[in-house]
Amino acid sequence: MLTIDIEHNQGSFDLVADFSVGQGLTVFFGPSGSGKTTLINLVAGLVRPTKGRIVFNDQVWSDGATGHFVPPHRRRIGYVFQEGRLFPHLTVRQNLLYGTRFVPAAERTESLDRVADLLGISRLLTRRPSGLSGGEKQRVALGRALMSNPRLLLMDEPLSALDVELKAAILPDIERIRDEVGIPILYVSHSLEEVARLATRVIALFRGRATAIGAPDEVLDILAPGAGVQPGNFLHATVTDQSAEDGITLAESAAGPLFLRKTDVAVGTRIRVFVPVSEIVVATSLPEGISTLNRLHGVVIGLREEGNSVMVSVDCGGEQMICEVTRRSAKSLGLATGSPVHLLFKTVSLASEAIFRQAVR
Ligand SMILES: Nc1ncnc2c1ncn2[C@@H]1O[C@H](COP(=O)(O)OP(=O)(O)OP(=O)(O)O)[C@@H](O)[C@H]1O
Repeated sequence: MLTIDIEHNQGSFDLVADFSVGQGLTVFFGPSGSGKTTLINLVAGLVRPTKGRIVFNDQVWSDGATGHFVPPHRRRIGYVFQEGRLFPHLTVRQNLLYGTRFVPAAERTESLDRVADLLGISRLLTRRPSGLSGGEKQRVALGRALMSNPRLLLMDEPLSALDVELKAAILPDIERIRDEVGIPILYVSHSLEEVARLATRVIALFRGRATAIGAPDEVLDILAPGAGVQPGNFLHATVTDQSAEDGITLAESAAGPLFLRKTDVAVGTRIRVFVPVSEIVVATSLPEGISTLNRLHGVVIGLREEGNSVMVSVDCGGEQMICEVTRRSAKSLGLATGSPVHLLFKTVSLASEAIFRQAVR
């Protein structure tokens, strides 16, 4: 458990944070300049907080009142930056082994073979960083962090320098680290897709304040208006079938069946799917002859005007969905609390790479 209760001042920027996080992957999410990297650096010990305490598993890392401060290399933290920052003159094997330098021999439980295997980099061990792709470099950086037997892993926008394909290839590695290595991960991102796919919990930062902490669905609901975040709904479901012929993954949610683009998620896996508000069509009767596969049935439980739009809350078998329609549509459909409605959204409008997959134990 990591407990942070600090105030930190740097120039004209003040950061105030007071929260605790445990196992799983915690995303620090917020706009540029909100203090995400500062917070990570405070945890890493690269920056000393002006006031307050940082405590990890009963070990005080930093205490402004007493001046007690554990230096970064004694915190046993793995740190992965935006660009790998590998040593160019060392091979991949040597870069990985470099991670072990502050770990006492008796405490080295991580083996090079296991880490290389986990990240699929065994065939790269004799290569030097200059001959690696961006994604491979990031995998080696992840491996080096793991080789330090970290008690906590910090990742500062580790995927932001990668293109879409490389990103998609490395996301499963991060999932495996989250689920198999079992150490808490603090992860900085402003990508909603990464939050949707990876986050166990989210801490929202805004102008140096941690404004919300919780599961992504709770936090992003609070954040959506005005935070530059695409508002949307998280639907929880279980994968029930894979149709190779139709190129579709089927899942069952409390709101009804979901049709997703074909993914590699195993049948039986619990998933969380992000459905952007802008992708949902509200209908009072089911239209005939249209291609839209996802058709949830629900009842309007609330309407809220927002500019020229009306945000419609719909209860679909216990899953609450928010949809956005124009004031004109809300009027012409006669939407009111209690109205039965159908919510339609296309399979192709759901980003399959942003689906959170719960670890199967
Ligand atoms: N060493 C420093 N001295 C003074 N101000 C700083 C220093 N480092 C960062 N800042 C300021 O602190 C604020 C928070 O910066 P930080 O890098 O933590 O934000 P961030 O949320 O990580 O942003 P981004 O997403 O752009 O990386 C910014 O206003 C930044 O200009």
